[in-house]
Formats: sequence, C-alpha cells, structure tokens
Amino acid sequence: MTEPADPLLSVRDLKRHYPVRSGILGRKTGAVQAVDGVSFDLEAGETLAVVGESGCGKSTLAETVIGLDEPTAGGVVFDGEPLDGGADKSFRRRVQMVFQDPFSTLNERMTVGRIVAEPLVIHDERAEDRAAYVRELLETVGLDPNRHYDAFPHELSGGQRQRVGIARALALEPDLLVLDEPVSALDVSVRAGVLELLRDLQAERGLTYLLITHDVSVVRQVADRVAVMYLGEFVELGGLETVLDEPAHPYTEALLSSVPRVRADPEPDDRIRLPGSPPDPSDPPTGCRFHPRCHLRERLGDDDAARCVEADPALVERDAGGDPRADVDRDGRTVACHFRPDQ
Ligand SMILES: Nc1ncnc2c1ncn2[C@@H]1O[C@H](COP(=O)(O)OP(=O)(O)OP(=O)(O)O)[C@@H](O)[C@H]1O
Repeated sequence: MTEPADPLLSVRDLKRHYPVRSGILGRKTGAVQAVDGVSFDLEAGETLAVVGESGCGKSTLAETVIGLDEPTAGGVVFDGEPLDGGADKSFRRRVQMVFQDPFSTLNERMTVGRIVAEPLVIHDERAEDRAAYVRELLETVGLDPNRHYDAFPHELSGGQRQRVGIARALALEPDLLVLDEPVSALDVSVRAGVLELLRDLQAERGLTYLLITHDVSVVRQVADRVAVMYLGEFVELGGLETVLDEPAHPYTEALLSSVPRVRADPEPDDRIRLPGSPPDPSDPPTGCRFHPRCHLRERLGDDDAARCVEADPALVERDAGGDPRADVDRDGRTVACHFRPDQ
C-alpha cells in the first residue's frame, strides 16, 4: 500500500487578530479576532469552499493563508514547506489569487495583453515568446486574442474582466488558486460560465482551489468539501453533500435554510431565522460563539444549555482516512457543537 500523499496545503490553528486602539495615545485595548484558530488540509486537485456571512473572517483567512497578511499565531505549510518567514518566490509563483472585483483589481490604463503578462515580467519568465503565450492564455479562458489582447479593461464586460483576472492568475502555472468571491460581482447570467471555466481549468490542469464565498449555490456548483465559518472559527467541515444535505451544526442549518432551494422549497415556517446580527468579533461570546443566536439551544434542558455557554466546543479533529473510530463521522466531518443532531 502506498502512503497517502501529504496535503498540498496545511493550515494549523491559524489566528489573525487586529489590535483595537483607543484614546489619544492609541493604546491597544482589545483585538478583533477575525480568524481565531482555523485548521484544515487541502489535498492536491480538490476544491475546499469556505462559506459564511459577511464579516465572519473569510477574506482575512484567505489573505493570511497566501501570505498577504501575517498570522498572529499558528501556521501554514505549503507542499511540505512552512511559510515561516512569509511567502518566498516559489510560493508566490505556485499560489495565485483571483479577487472578487475585477473592476477594481485590473489596471485601467494597461491593455489586457500587458495585464496578463505582468506576472511573467515580474518573475522574468518567457521573455522570448511572452506575447504568443499570453494570447494562448486568453484563448484558454474563453477570450478572443485578436479582439481582446489590445483592449482596455473598460471595453470588456464584467465576465470578460474576470476571465482576464483568471488568465493572469494562470500565467505562472500555479498549483493553488485562492478564489475570493470570484463571481459575486458578476451578473447572475454570466456566473455559470465563469464557474464552468474554473471547473474545466481544474480538470485540465490539476489545479487546487480554496474558494471563499458567502453564496451556498456557488459552493454547490464547484466544491468537493465545505468549511462553514462563523465569527472567526470553522464550525463544520466535511464533504459537500454531507454538509449541505445533512448539516450537523445548527449554524450550518440556519445558513442553509435561508437559501431558497430549487427542489422541495421549505414552507416559510420551516425557515430558521437567525435572530440579530453576528456578535462583535472583538468581544465574542463565551463557549460556543453561536450560542446567543442558536435555535437548537432553545430546545435543550438547562444543564445542556449551560454547556453551550461554558465549554468551548473546539472543532474535534477527526481522521478521514483509515478505519473509523467510534467518534469518526463516516465522511471525516468535523463539527464544533456538543449537541449535533446525530448524537
Ligand atoms: N485591517 C483590519 N483591521 C481591523 N479589523 C479588521 C481588518 N480587516 C478585517 N477586520 C475585521 O475582521 C472581521 C472579519 O473581516 P473579513 O473581511 O475577513 O470578513 P469576511 O467574511 O471576508 O467579510 P466580507 O465578505 O464582508 O469581506 C470583521 O469584523 C472586520 O471588520
């Protein structure tokens, strides 16, 4: 038997806290716990989606993972190499990011050809056949090199601009793409085409994706596994169908029930309404961070409900491979809730 390959990316107990300062001296009086102890592995060729409401820390997680931001604690290991001193040259080639808003990230005064070639210029690559290679990349992402190579971003539609962003991210032949809300800024009518392109590119090039999104329908279309994030923490992590069709954490349940479904649309009474808005991440609730808004807790007896407030249900690490242990979910799912429906 061969040993399972090491994951391409390993994230362990990652934290990113932003200091809160106040008073005229600007003293540190607290910290926004934007990411607070997140761990996961990403296998080569898979797509892990991180889903959660606005402000739960998704973008901070993405930026910290790719070295745009320094972790407060914890670590990232990419292809066996710890990212201790920040991103080195090899990491900056092999990991690329696609941002939400192609309108703001493309340089309006540069032609499409130059935008896509820029990473090659920075890394001093393909000096001899750069233009031909860039034209090839444009074709790969479904653009027409003859029409689009010399075009300026304002001459393109939103979907075309996002394709330019993807071509640029592919230029250095990366292994991992971090996709931060890649279709959120696009018209619904062009989203499917861009997601299909991402799926095709993954199949052709063996790419690995870390997909950040607030949109469950996007998760359904591209992810293999899903992590549900709430107030800086993962509350549930597992296979796509397991998590979306049989959510175990009450927050996942609430998040999903707010999404209209094509089949068997729930009666309005079945919808779980999340009371209030997420708490302040500089002063998170004790115990389970979701407890003040949790519909499941309301149904628990006093002793159990007290556990939600007192004990931190840290995400239990369960092994996806090997023989299942008593506490191993059949899908290797991890859930940070003492009172999962299947217990
Ligand atoms: N530079 C910063 N300084 C202080 N607080 C920050 C900073 N960046 C983010 N935050 C805070 O950290 C928390 C997480 O923000 P983040 O942008 O990562 O969330 P998100 O889930 O990506 O939300 P959105 O989808 O709205 O971008 C928020 O409360 C945000 O206000």
